[in-house]
Amino acid sequence: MTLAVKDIGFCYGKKPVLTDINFALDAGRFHALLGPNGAGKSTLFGLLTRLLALQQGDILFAGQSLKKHPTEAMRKIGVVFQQNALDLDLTVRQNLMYHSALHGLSRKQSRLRGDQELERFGLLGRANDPVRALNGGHRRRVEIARALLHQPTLLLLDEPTAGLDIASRKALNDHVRQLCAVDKITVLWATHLIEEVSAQDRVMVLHQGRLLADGSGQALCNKTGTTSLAETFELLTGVD
Ligand SMILES: Nc1ncnc2c1ncn2[C@@H]1O[C@H](COP(=O)(O)OP(=O)(O)OP(=O)(O)O)[C@@H](O)[C@H]1O
Repeated sequence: MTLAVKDIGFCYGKKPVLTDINFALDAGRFHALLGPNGAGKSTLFGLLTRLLALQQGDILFAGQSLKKHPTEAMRKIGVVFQQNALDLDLTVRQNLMYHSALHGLSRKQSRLRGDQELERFGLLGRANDPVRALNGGHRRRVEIARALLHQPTLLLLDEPTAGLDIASRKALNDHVRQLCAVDKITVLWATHLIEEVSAQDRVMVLHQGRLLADGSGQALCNKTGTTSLAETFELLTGVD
């Protein structure tokens, strides 16, 4: 078992933005949290990462309440937020080493883990370059590498391809799918872009704060009698 969300509800002031959200992720699978702008994806991520305080319901990680055992749970979770958060003037390696140090790794371990992740993302050759010299797609790869330094079993990504061109978006999506396939990392990928989702993924459609559908992409098409996920999404949300 990985992450389970139970009866989550959330309001900003009096405005409800999440209502009755329930799901449990499958270990080692790619999950797409698919929803148009304003659906509530970032708010849900805020709750999963404890940036926002739970108002209603609970979040369980490996069966334990995030409210009661936050430290252990957060150790197993890696996060990539929507906004780029690397220091542009530090080198790629310095960014990673600083983050490893925050996780309590020694200098030697930090360098080792950073280089292992950079190699995985094809960026070891850029380790000594300032982040400013990298293109947007490579910066996002470094952010994912950074999120993996402490070897989490669950990776949360909130619209990680925002601002990237089509080729970079696809490359990043492919890289993260590799993490699932090879390393069995559980992934929750929030997006409003249907082309980032495949029929084999578990797809959770969020619209106006409610989970409208949850199942494999193929199963959702079958259930709604459509021939593509794009059609399913349009049918469910009215957004094309
Ligand atoms: N701090 C806030 N205060 C008040 N309302 C907010 C706040 N943050 C988000 N909202 C509102 O909550 C709703 C959900 O926003 P949220 O950012 O979670 O959606 P999203 O699916 O991540 O959309 P996007 O892809 O545009 O970021 C929206 O109507 C948004 O305007």
